[in-house]
Amino acid sequence: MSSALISGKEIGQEIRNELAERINTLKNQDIIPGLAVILVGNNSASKTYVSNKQKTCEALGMHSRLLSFESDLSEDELVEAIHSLNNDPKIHGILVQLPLPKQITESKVLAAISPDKDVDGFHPINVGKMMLGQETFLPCTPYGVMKLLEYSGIEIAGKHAVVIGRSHIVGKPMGQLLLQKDATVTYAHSKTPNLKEITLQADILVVAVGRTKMITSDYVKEGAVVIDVGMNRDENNRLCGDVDFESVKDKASFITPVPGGVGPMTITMLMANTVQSAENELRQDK
Ligand SMILES: Nc1nc2c(c(=O)[nH]1)N[C@@H](CN(C=O)c1ccc(C(=O)N[C@@H](CCC(=O)O)C(=O)O)cc1)CN2
Repeated sequence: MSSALISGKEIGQEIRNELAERINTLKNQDIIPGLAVILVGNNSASKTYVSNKQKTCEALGMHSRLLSFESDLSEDELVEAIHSLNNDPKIHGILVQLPLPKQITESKVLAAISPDKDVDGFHPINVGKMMLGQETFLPCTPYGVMKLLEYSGIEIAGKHAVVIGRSHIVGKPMGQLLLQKDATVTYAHSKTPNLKEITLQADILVVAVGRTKMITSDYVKEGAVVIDVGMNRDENNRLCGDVDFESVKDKASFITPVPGGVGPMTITMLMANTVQSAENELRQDK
């Protein structure tokens, strides 16, 4: 079987076109959605992601602000910067680029962001709402995966979804979102024995382990949908995922590439959450 490619580049563009219309409607009511991105330190991948977020904001006609700090910034200074953004009427979304330097406790910083501006969906209140299936900002990567499945016409209800990975920002919310769409969900992770036995049962396999090309065709059931959230560098420093694309592509029914699959959706859904936040503010003002 040869698989259909799920392009995050194309689906992301389609969603951004829809967002452009919502942004225009907001502008007609004198609201420009504004995103503040906080970068601490010099991590080169983080710098690239932050710059791409700013470029995407600009392309959509949104307001973007970058707060860039040296890596020795204290936790208190960071929290103070967040408090000031919480009170800034031009800013509808606040994002702290992860990972943070070691002296800063991630959970403390994320909890300082106002839940109303938490466009990453990482605040404990928003995580709780997501778990309860209430309306809230969804974490951008799993939200993007759900959109890839939806726009590709892939049925979720009644399917067995296996999520490999249990991080707070991808694995855990990913399983929840699939469960809310009536999939039967199994979580697997680095301590799961007999991983292959489990992945071979998956109709939908989402891989977020951070290990280069770990999932080869012998882990995949014929006709499965394979979503690769991994972002690694191979021995030639080329970007690649957790899935061995060349071996899996002839077995899967649908597959995401790396690059060009899940990655571009992360930024698109961040824009969607920021636009949603601006619309929420408008609703509250009425
Ligand atoms: N506060 C957050 N920090 C981090 C998040 C997040 O969602 N919120 N996710 C990742 C990094 N990330 C966004 O921040 C991100 C990663 C990758 C991509 C992407 O578009 N990847 C491209 C390839 C890009 C390249 O060439 O390097 C692709 O897959 O096609 C976007 C966003 C950790 N931190």
